[in-house]
Amino acid sequence: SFSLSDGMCGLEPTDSLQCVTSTSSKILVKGGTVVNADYQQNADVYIEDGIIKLVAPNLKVADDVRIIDAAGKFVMPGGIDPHTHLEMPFMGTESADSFFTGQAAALAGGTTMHIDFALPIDGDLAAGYDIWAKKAKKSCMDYGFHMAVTAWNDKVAKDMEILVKEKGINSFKFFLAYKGYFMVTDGEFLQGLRKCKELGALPLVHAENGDAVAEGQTRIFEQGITGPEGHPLSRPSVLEGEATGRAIKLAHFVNTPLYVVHVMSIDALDEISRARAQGIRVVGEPIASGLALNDSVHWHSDFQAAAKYVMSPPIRPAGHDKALQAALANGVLQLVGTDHCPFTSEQKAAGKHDFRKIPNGLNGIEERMHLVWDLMVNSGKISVKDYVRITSTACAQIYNIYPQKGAVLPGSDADIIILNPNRTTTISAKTHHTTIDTNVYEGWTIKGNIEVTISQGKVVWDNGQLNVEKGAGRYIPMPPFGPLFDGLEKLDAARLRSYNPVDRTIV
Ligand SMILES: C[C@@H](CNC(N)=O)C(=O)O
Ligand SMILES: [Zn+2]
Ligand SMILES: [Zn+2]
Ligand SMILES: [Zn+2]
Repeated sequence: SFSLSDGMCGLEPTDSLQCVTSTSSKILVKGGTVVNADYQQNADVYIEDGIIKLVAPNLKVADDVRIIDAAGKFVMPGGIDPHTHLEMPFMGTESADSFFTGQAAALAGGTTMHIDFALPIDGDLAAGYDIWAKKAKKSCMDYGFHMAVTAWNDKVAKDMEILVKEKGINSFKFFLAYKGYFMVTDGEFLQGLRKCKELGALPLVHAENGDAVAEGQTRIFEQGITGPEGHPLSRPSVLEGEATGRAIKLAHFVNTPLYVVHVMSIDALDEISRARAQGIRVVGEPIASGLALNDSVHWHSDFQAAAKYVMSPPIRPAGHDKALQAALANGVLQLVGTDHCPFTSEQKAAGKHDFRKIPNGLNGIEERMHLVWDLMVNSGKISVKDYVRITSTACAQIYNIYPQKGAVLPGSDADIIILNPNRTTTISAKTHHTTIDTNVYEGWTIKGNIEVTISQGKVVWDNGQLNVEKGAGRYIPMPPFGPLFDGLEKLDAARLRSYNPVDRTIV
């Protein structure tokens, strides 16, 4: 307990300094600018047993506390990545990062929690959950699961109920693309939406028209375009816009909120913007690659150099990236993911003579926090508080784990990053921790460097040194939403609430 009357540090209770008695090795992050989504202050952060205990100026601590000097730096909630695929079996192979390697890379890049997509095994959700739980045993970082729904029957409905009520899952992803793999029909999607509403779970959608994509792929390939450039040509943004609009309308018909994953285009963004203007509850998640890159990369003469960018929906022509950044700045889009689903050059070579066989997916889990800082804060588009909101707090609120996650507040998990705005970061496959030989952000230099990452109250990244422990990662159950989906309501309320520095509560 913390009291000013303990006399341990010889300070009178009236002193402006706060005194903390400490009996074991703890951490004090000193002298930084602490930034939450709705409040910024110069303060110290005291951490004990993995939990943030105090956020206040001028804390004095006993001498067995580790002090980290954060003067001139930003002290923020660790990033939360809402969209990853570790160890994911896909297109005849498996994404190259394990739960351990992908999470180590994330910690090195300032992300301290991710939500991975558990996939059903032959349509069996319960079996899929068990497989993912096993994969995650090697975790070194906290994580949650979404569950994908790739078919519909009574067992799927039953399993969804069990996963929500007993396994800490509160979101389900429906693919309107990947015909013959994951794609569900509109009828199945409707059933899923209705079940999500009944359970208080958030439906997520991969919005591309899968029938049209299949037709486009055949047509482009048969015209003799077999290289990576065939990928974006075969699934233009109009197909993403069509499916996004359709998904929003079906969710509105069921009257349930909808979360659109990897929003990659103006076409999709316009559908989301129009729906939100009508008061329909839609969340839009752009990802690092859609914000940072344009589709010229697919025309690179070297197959490997082009194939590393192949993901779905495709990276779009220049202009879409800027529109996505603007929408993120003005609140039409709410948070940033990565869709981290990396494949090595060898794996990508499966599509050497047929772009339809290039495993879809690219890296991002390690780069997101630096890229968003560069694209959105350094450019002046958003404030540091907004940066915290879109990289961490909004995700925690949408998935109903705020303020355990997504805040530097007394009582929150001690997942914290220290960013030095005056140091640069250069991204390269030569230095990254992701286990693939390429990096889609190769050579990108950013003004700003996340020097320290604290996860579960331990320093796991310290100026270039990773110090992670396999098995230390925890599964974070995500509770279902009340009938009003209060998780989404909190998102807006948080922008209005003020932080009371005196008794350190959010009023
Ligand atoms: C299959 C998975 C990752 N791959 C991708 N987005 O290209 C997804 O569609 O989100
Ligand atoms: Zn004292
Ligand atoms: Zn997807
Ligand atoms: Zn994905």
